[in-house]
Amino acid sequence: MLSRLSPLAQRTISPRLLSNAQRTLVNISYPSPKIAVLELDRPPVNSLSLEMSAKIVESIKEIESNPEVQAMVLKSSNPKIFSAGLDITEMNRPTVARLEDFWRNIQTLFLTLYSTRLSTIASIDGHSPAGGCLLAMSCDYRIMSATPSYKIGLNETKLGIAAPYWLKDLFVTTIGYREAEVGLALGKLYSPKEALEIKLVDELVDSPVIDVALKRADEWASIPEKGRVASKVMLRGAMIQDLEEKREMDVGWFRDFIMEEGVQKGIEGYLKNLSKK
Ligand SMILES: CCCCCC/C=C\CC(=O)SCCNC(=O)CCNC(=O)[C@H](O)C(C)(C)COP(=O)(O)OP(=O)(O)OC[C@H]1O[C@@H](n2cnc3c(N)ncnc32)[C@H](O)[C@@H]1OP(=O)(O)O
Repeated sequence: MLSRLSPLAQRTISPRLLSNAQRTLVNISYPSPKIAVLELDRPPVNSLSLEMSAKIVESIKEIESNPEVQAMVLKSSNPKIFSAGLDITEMNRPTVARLEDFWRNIQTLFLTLYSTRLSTIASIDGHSPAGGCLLAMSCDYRIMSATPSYKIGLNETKLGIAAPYWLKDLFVTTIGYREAEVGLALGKLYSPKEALEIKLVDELVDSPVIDVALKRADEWASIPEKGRVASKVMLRGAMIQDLEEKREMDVGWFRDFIMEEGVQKGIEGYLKNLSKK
């Protein structure tokens, strides 16, 4: 019944999304004065809608505003999904205005997380495809559960879309040119073991990932802030400045790509298959 309605109407009245409207979408806690935990909490799969990405940005800024806090752990409230990436319904027959706004929020999310003065530790206890992998790669350190069925990577081509140039750059920076070239073309999703081999993640753990993530956060938080942030700026500054300068060009590219009829059909088919499973 719901599937007969336009995507916009579905977003407006879906009971699940209605209950999401009442949620905070993210939860912040402080296990110690120097450490914050930002928990993604948008059932069923922590997908990144416009509102979700705006909320994450607002939360990072809130955490940053306390000068005592040095490290932030990014985790999920879902026991088997870190984040399913962008909310695909945002790209399914959208209005141009909403789509452009959505993309500006995704850019801001990347820029905020990638450039924060905080040390950021991704606690990846579950699947982390596409935009989920973007969130993880934007952090300073990635710890993933060793559970073999979990997958992480950039699978955009499988949806008939391409990663934007800055996400491609981030992927190349993280895992190297050749691996990124193959991974992007095939839309490859890696097992945790494969992800560790190519350094997409830094560490695998069997125990609850959050326990190790909090230990690593302690270590990162003990490094004096000035030097740590200066080295982060040296390494990340160029990529941040580049996107800052090209934001509107990138919005135009995204809009034109997504609004193409062939791409819309591909997204529609992908969504139908997801729901059929
Ligand atoms: C110009 C192009 C620019 C491109 C921008 C590039 C950057 C990023 C691109 C993206 O992030 S696109 C999103 C890519 N993500 C995926 O392909 C993941 C799809 N999801 C899954 O594979 C699975 O859902 C899962 C994460 C492995 C979890 O599996 P599980 O069996 O636990 O849950 P499901 O039954 O599959 O899903 C539950 C429910 O959620 C809906 N859903 C899943 N993922 C998304 C999503 N990304 N966006 C919106 N909705 C999603 C799914 O359809 C189910 O809905 P219902 O059937 O219950 O209504």
